[in-house]
Amino acid sequence: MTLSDLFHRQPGEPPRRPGAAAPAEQVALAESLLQACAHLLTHRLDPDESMRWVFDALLRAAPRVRLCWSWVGPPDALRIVPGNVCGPARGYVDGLVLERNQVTESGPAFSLLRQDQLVTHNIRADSPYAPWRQAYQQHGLRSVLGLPLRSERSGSRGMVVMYADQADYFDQLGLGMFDSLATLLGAVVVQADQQNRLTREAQQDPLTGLLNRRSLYEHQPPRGPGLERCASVLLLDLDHFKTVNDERGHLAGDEVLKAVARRLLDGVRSADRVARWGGEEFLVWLPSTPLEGARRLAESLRERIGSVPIALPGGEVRQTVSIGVAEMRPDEHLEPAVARADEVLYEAKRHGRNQVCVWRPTTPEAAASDRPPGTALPNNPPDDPELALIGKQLDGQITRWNDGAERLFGYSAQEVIGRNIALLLPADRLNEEQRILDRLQSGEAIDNLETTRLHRDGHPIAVTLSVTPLWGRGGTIVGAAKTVRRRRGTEPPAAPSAPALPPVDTPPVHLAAPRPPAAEPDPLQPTPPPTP
Ligand SMILES: Nc1nc2c(ncn2[C@@H]2O[C@H](COP(=O)(O)OP(=O)(O)OP(=O)(O)O)[C@@H](O)[C@H]2O)c(=O)[nH]1
Repeated sequence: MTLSDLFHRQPGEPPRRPGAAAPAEQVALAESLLQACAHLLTHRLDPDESMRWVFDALLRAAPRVRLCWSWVGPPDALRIVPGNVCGPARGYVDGLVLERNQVTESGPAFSLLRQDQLVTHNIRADSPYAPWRQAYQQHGLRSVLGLPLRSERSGSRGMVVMYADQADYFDQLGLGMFDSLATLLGAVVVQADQQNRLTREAQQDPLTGLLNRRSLYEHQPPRGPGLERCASVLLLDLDHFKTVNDERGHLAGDEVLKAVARRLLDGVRSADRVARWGGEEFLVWLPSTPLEGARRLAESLRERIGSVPIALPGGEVRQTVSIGVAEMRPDEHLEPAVARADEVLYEAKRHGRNQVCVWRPTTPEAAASDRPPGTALPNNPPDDPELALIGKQLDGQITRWNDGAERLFGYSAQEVIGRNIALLLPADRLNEEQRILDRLQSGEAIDNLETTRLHRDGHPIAVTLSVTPLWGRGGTIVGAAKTVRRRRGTEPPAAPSAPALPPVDTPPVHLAAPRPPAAEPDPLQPTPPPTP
């Protein structure tokens, strides 16, 4: 095939008469468009970027082309607004909106929507351009080429329209290359459709249509000193939702989740973001919202969801929610704020559900250091010679001393990743402590639970733990355990493993030994804290 064939071949037609344009211009245009195509193949540009890339290549190689624009939309569109406008005569389409009417129907844009064939017109002579002839001439436009684009998959139609400052320019250059270009750009449109659909699917929860967890993480705005100062998060969990599933069936449960999602969307501002966080958990991210405003909104959402029953085919359901509220610090991202909201959500559940709990630092020290409550727990070996000796044996590897396994629940999961935690077992609560440790194990929240029991006079007095929560994004360890249990079967992100404890005199007791699956009632519900 010769270069001339390339330009003048029309599918299904014999080769056309070669145009009058200089071969050098044809070569330059062919090279430029081929390079643009190669770029599209090797770079993941979005459709608009792809169009503009091709237009730039075309305008560089063919200076007589003064203007290009494109449009993609439904075949029955009532208006066409030129997009991706490029070229020195772009002023011609500034603010141009083509409404479908008797005059525009016969114009080039709407005729391209009707037919699937490339069109060329000489503006001076051809009648469809009569209404616009003067404007065209003001911008030095003499001929036009319209390329139809079609996305078979979605049924979208589209067009690329180019204008040159010379009559018959495109005919003279030859139409074969432009026909191939139309095919290529049509493929770009198809790809764009597919990409948009995949992006939508990847960002949305299919049941509720809300954002999913990943897309919320991806779309959080940049944080840091001097940027967005006050933002807050609400973590919502439906109360006793299992009962709805058990008594009304899973489909009814799904309808309740959808209704709650709608009520959440109706109750927030357009700048707020609502995501389905997990099974029956939702996250609302509130930009520019300090803690008190977030608490008020949480109360109104709780009211909006719980006060009006949800109508279902088999009879209505009243669904309440518990909500944890936390403010994001200026320099922090979503994750730690969600962990704090999760901590207080757990409190809201413990205190009877259908309520809002707000995370605030619990001690003056914690408030002063602006750290989560767990970090205010004892950090030094107690004043006991034997325990001090243990601490010495362990050569400072114990990073936290706790006065009981129950206190572990106060830690955020992130805090204990890679930590060695020593638990001091109160003699009167040995069994209770053991039970709590068993629960943590059976909830699969903790990896690498190496425990070493320390005895005095034949009685255990302390357990050292090397703890690595599996689910770094959970809030408290219990929250993490609950999350992991819900998602059992999914692969949680790997957490860094904790350094092993050095051996001590007494034989290690591995609580991680195989155990039967957790039995009902919920093995992860912690017992109430010890009475002082
Ligand atoms: N129908 C339906 N149920 C779901 C979906 N995702 C999670 N669930 C259910 O949500 C329920 C969550 O139960 P639990 O974690 O025990 O919590 P709960 O019953 O709401 O109790 P509290 O949170 O303690 O008030 C389980 O029955 C899950 O099967 C879903 O997409 N559709």
